[in-house]
Amino acid sequence: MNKHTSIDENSNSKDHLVIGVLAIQGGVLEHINHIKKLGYDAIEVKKIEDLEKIDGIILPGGESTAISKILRERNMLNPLAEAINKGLPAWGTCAGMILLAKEIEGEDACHLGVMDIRVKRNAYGSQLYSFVTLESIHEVCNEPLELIFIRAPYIVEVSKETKVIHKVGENIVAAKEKNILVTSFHPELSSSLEFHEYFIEKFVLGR
Ligand SMILES: NC(=O)CC[C@H](N)C(=O)O
Repeated sequence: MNKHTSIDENSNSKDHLVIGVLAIQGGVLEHINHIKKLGYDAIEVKKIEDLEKIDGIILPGGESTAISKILRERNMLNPLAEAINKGLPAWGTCAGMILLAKEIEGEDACHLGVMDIRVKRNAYGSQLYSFVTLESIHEVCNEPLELIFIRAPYIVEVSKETKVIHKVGENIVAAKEKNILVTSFHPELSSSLEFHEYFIEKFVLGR
């Protein structure tokens, strides 16, 4: 990635980092606002060329099948998978986690297929089963965090490469593998910026 050559020297965003948020559907603005509140630059990623401008990408929640369909129509599915395979830091929240997974329970095909996990979609049932819970995730911060689940998936199987970051009950709801972070829940919908800071510090700056 050589986007640093085009960055304005006078830009006052921290470390000249640009975080892309896949802007096809779902919670795009909420992620952008969280990143900006931390003092970093955030842009919407809508086409292949946008991938050249970013240091990391967030795949937001929404409807994974719809997002995947549009990615394919825009010929972005393979270039995005390739960029992530080559090391672009990526964080998938909810539908974003489904897009990144190599296996989806009960379905034949995956979407980007870049993270060695098996996920179960709508694992908690219908919309009625959306819920919020307060949990401590020591890897991320010392204070308890509000975890917001909306028609959420969870991870049913991980590989040796995957590190489980958090479980709610028996279910894996946050994990990482190389340059990829996934969460079943929506940190962009809570007022805390901790998860966004964690992604930037550990995955984007720390790579
Ligand atoms: N909040 C969400 O992102 C829901 C994900 C959605 N249920 C899906 O299967 O894609």
